[in-house]
Amino acid sequence: MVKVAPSLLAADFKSLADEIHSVEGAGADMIHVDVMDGHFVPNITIGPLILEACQRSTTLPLDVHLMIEQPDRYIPAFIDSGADIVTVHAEACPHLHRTIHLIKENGAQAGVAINPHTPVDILKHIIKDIDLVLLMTVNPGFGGQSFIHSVLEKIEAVKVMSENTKKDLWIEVDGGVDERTAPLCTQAGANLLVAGSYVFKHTDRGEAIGKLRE
Ligand SMILES: O=C(CO)[C@@H](O)[C@H](O)COP(=O)(O)O
Ligand SMILES: [Co+2]
Repeated sequence: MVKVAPSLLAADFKSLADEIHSVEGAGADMIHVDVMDGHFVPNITIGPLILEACQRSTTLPLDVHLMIEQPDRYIPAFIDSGADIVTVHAEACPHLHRTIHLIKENGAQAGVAINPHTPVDILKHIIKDIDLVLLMTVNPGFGGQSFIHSVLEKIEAVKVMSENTKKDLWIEVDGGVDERTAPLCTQAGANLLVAGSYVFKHTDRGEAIGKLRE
């Protein structure tokens, strides 16, 4: 069953609670929260304070995507503020095994994200320890970018790795996901779709989420 996680980056932050209620009512399975630090990526977004306000606005799981350097410094704070899944970038973690176990020790599910150019081989010795692989289908930092089709073969490769080692793995795709690219991702093996612009800019958010899930 494919799940859909709308990315708050495309929401109207003036009315964040209303935006969260809107996608919750429209059938979202999780809320995807993009955390950016102005170092790992050029943009700056959300900290634990805003995450905590999101948690008070929904009963859906919060899927927190950390696009930050030295994430170990902030992982406990994000989990205290309501993160159910914490995903770190392999490119930002020299001690990835330690970081993953820090997430788990603090009581959240652990994910590893990789950029479009990063080979999936980097996951080989960590896949058994994690709950989720996030394949970036755009370069991280901004919403509203075009889907990078060359990532499809990486989704297929992670699906094979999952079948061989970790059958209940979330295979999440993030960036440029819409009604045209979602079927390509799910056919390749993705089971969790992040969509920001497509869901939040759609006139009927329920229809948008339904089309992605199809
Ligand atoms: O992590 C990111 C961007 O770095 C994503 O979560 C985007 O927020 C997805 O936005 P769309 O491409 O769907 O508009
Ligand atoms: Co994201």
